[in-house]
Amino acid sequence: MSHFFKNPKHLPRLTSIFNRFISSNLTQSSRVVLFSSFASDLIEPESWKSMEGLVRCKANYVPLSPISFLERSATVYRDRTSVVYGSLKFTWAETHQRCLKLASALCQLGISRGDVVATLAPNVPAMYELHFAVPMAGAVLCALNIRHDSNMVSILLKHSEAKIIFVDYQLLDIARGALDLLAKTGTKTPMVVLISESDGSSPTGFSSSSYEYDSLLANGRTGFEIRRPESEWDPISVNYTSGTTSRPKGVVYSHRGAYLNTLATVFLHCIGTMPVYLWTVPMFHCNGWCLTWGMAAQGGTNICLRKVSPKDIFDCIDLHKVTHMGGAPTVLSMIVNSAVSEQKLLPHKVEIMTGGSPPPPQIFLKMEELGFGVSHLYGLTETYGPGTYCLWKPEWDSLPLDERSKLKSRQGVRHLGLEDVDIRDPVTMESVPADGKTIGEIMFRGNTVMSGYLKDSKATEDAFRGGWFRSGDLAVKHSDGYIEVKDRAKDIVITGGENVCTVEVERVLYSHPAVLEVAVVGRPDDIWGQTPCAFVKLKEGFDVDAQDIIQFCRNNLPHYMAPKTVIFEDLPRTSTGKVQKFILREKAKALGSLFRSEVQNNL
Ligand SMILES: Nc1ncnc2c1ncn2[C@@H]1O[C@H](COP(=O)(O)OP(=O)(O)OP(=O)(O)O)[C@@H](O)[C@H]1O
Repeated sequence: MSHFFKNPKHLPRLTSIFNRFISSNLTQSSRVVLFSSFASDLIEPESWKSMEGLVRCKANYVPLSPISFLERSATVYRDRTSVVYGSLKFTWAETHQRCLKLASALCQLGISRGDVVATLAPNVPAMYELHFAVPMAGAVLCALNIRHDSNMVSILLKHSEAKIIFVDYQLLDIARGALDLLAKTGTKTPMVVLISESDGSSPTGFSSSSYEYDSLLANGRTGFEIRRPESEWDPISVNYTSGTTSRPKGVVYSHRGAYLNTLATVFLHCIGTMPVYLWTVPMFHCNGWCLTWGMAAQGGTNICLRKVSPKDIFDCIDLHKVTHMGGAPTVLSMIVNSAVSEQKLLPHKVEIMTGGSPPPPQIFLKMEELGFGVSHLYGLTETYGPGTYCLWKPEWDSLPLDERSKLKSRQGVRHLGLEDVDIRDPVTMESVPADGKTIGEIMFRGNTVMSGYLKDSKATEDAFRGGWFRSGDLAVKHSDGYIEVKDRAKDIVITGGENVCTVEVERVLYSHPAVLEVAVVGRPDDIWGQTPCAFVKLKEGFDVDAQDIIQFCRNNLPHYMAPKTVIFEDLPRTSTGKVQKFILREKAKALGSLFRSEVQNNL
């Protein structure tokens, strides 16, 4: 950094950036962290200057941004269908024009560079367009989870300081509640833009000061000059984590990271040109695992779907000739267990990408039997969604079915966009041996790792301690370099000093013919510290008792790993399909010590 400060030519820019940070309302430590990163971004590398005749200029250096995918699609794929929603259809040329108009309308509403624009909407066309229009206006997209209640929405709006919120008409009540709460705390409320249903079934207005999406867009200009990122490190979006283990954290993505992760995801999902993509992954989850931008990169057709049901999935596949889709393991489980799937085999192969929580190995086989090609990925909001994937080797095709499923349930290897993924001891930072046994923490390094947590420099520092991004997930490394997740550090159960990886117990339970869904947590115990407690949802028509489940585990696992308590009930899940284990832990805690209750029962 020192030569940067010594070079007088950098001074004006440096001063302007410094002033921007001083006048910002960030905390002192956040200013320092952000200022150093911005300043270091401006350092011109000296190494290339040792070769005569080289110059970095506009002709050969443009900040990477997914905006360019849309601009290219508008010419390369201009007349091809970009978006389909019921009877509504657009071409890529139209989508480009609409996004330009929307971006200009945002600027007319007073949106400045770096302002946050929030959304509360399902996978409707407006959500897709906002993924381009907001960054084209120089702003930062904050797509909120649509399952949040008013209270959480108000917290996230306050934290992100969103200036505008785009609200789907079906979520108006949630938004109204959130704005009322904000107003009560004296916080300036964001402007509201209402997204009505495309068939014209108009909702009731929000308030006299709100806008309507299509009228707003109609007022925009197609000649709008895009506010391109000044640096490729400029933020493009802030995505709140699912809140599976704690309060949601605001993860900031850069234009550069989004560009690179989009291309890496397109590669790992083997998405060729002009795919037909069915939107079963929420666009609010890691910007649809970066494939909102990815479909523009490949000139794909986005089939928008307001709600995901097996019937809609099969109907869309038939009608639109879907080639690719994605979904958390719960979506896969919903597909294979639906009555529809019993009658339906796919008319053609559909590639589906799954991730977001550990998939039970059996699910891969069942999906393949239906005609899907399944790829398995792993990542976090902090890694722009996909970070690793189980790269499939052709020599594995001839292996017995259960071995193939076991191989596929591994989280695999890093994708092209990452520099490194390793399993390391979180204390010594040493890499664990590739023996398939030694557990360490999954750590990431590279250009597709978040810029930081918004307004939480302490959490950012902790996450990057030791020069790696620490995932909080525990895993082993196999001899072929593939990683396998064993548990989240927060979820592991320690019984009598032995670690029980709950994912392993769940995998065994998923092979029980009566089990539809399962989650294992620790129940407090006076003697053992904790004992495994399984929450089980049975398949319809099955009737087994706790003892069956326990015995099944004892037959297939070391006895200390077998659950000692089994509770039959539905599992609480986040909107991204993850089981909310903290809720189950509370329930298990409320049961009290197993040892003590056994003693009392025997009295
Ligand atoms: N293929 C996979 N196999 C196992 N676990 C996975 C897989 N993909 C994702 N996960 C789990 O999902 C986590 C990432 O989830 P996400 O970033 O959506 O939010 P969250 O971690 O659930 O929320 P919070 O951090 O607020 O608790 C990973 O850390 C990992 O535990």
